[in-house]
Amino acid sequence: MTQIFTDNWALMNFSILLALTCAQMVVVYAMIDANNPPAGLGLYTVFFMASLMGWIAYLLQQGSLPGVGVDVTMVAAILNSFILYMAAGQRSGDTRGRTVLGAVCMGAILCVFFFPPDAMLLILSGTIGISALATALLCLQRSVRERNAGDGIIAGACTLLSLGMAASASGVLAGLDSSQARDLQFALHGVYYALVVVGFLASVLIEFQQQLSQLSTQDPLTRLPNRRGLDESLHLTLAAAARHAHSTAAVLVDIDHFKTINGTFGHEIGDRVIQQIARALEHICRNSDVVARTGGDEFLIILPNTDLESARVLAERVRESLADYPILVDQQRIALSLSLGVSAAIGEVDIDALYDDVDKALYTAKQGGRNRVASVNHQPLQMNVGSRQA
Ligand SMILES: Nc1nc2c(ncn2[C@@H]2O[C@H](COP(=O)(O)OP(=O)(O)OP(=O)(O)O)[C@@H](O)[C@H]2O)c(=O)[nH]1
Repeated sequence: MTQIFTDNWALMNFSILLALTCAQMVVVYAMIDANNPPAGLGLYTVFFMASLMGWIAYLLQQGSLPGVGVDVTMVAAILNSFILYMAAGQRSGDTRGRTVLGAVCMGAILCVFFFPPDAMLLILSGTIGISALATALLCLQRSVRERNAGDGIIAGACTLLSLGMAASASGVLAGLDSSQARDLQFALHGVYYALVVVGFLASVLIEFQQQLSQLSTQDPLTRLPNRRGLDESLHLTLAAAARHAHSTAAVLVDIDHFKTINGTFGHEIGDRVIQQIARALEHICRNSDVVARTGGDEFLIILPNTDLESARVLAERVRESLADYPILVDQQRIALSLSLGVSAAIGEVDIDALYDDVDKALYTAKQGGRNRVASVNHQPLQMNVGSRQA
C-alpha cells in the first residue's frame, strides 16, 4: 500500500484535486442564477481549468502519466497566478495593476526560453510570490468589505504561497538542491490550490446566504426595506422614543389609480414609476426617517421625533412634489397623484397600531377624492383597573 502510494503520489494528489474541483464547480454552477452569476465566476473557472492543465503537465513531466515529457509547469504556474489575480480583481471590483502584473508575468514566462532551470526557479518564485501577494491583498480587501470569510481563505492561501515562494527562493540561494526546492513548491501549490477551491466555494455560499437574508428584509424592486426590514431598522429608534416620550409619526403613501398606469403604459413602466417614487420619497425625507415599501403601490414612512402637524406638512410636500410635475419614464410623461394617510403617537409605539391608523387615514383620503392628505390622531389603548375602558 505504501509502495503504491509513493509510486503514484503525484497522480493521487491530482485525483483528489480534480475531484475537489469538480464537486465544487457542480455545487456552484447548480446554485447560481444564470442571469446574475457571482462576480468573477468566469475567471475563477478559467483559473481552476488552467490549474488542472498545469497539474496534468506536471504529471507528464514526472512520468506519472504515459506520454512524452512536457516542461510547461513553470509557464502554467506563472500564468495561473496571474489568472487568479484577475479573477480576484473582477470579484472585488478592483482591476488596478493588471497591466503591470501581466507584463511582469509575461516577461517571466519568456525567460523560460533564455534561462537555465535553476535560474528559472528563482524567476518563477519571485513572479508567483509578487502575484500571489497582490491577489492576497485584493481578496483581503473584499473579505473585510463584504464580510466574507471565503475571500479571507483565498487571501490566506495566496499569502502562504507567497511566503513559501520566498522561502524556497532563499533556500536555493543558500545552496538548497533545486529539485528539493521544486518538490517544496509543488507541495505548496497543492495546499494553496486546495485552499483556493474551498475559499471560492465558501465565498459564493456566503454571498448567496447574504443575498437570501437581504431579500427577507429588502424589497428587490426599490431596494427599500420591506415590512420586516422596517421593524428591524426601527428597533433602536422606537426604544429611544419610548424612553424619552418622544412623538413618532407615520405617513402611508399610495399611488392613485396605479392599475390604470400599469394598464396604459405596461407593467415594466409601472415598475419604473414605483422605483422613481421610492427615490423621490428618500430624497424628500430626512436621513433619520425610514422609507419602506409595504405593498404594491404603497410606501410607509416612519418619522422619528416628529409630531402630527410636522408629519402633515411633510406629507403635503410629498403630495405636491409628485402631483405638480409628471414623472418622466422612457421619454414618456406620466401624470400621477398620491393619497396619503398620517398619524403620530407619543412614547411607546406599536408599528402595527400606527399602521392601522395611517391605513384608516389613507382610506379617508381615497374616499375624499384622492390626491390629498388625511390624518387621524393615534388613540393608545388604556386599561384602568376596575373600569371597563378609559
Ligand atoms: N408595475 C407594478 N405593478 C404592481 C406591483 N405591485 C402591485 N402592482 C399593481 O398595483 C396595482 C395596485 O392597485 P390598487 O392599489 O388595488 O388600486 P389602484 O389602481 O392604485 O387604485 P387606488 O389605490 O384605489 O387609487 C395593482 O394593479 C397591482 O397589480 C409592482 O411591483 N409593479
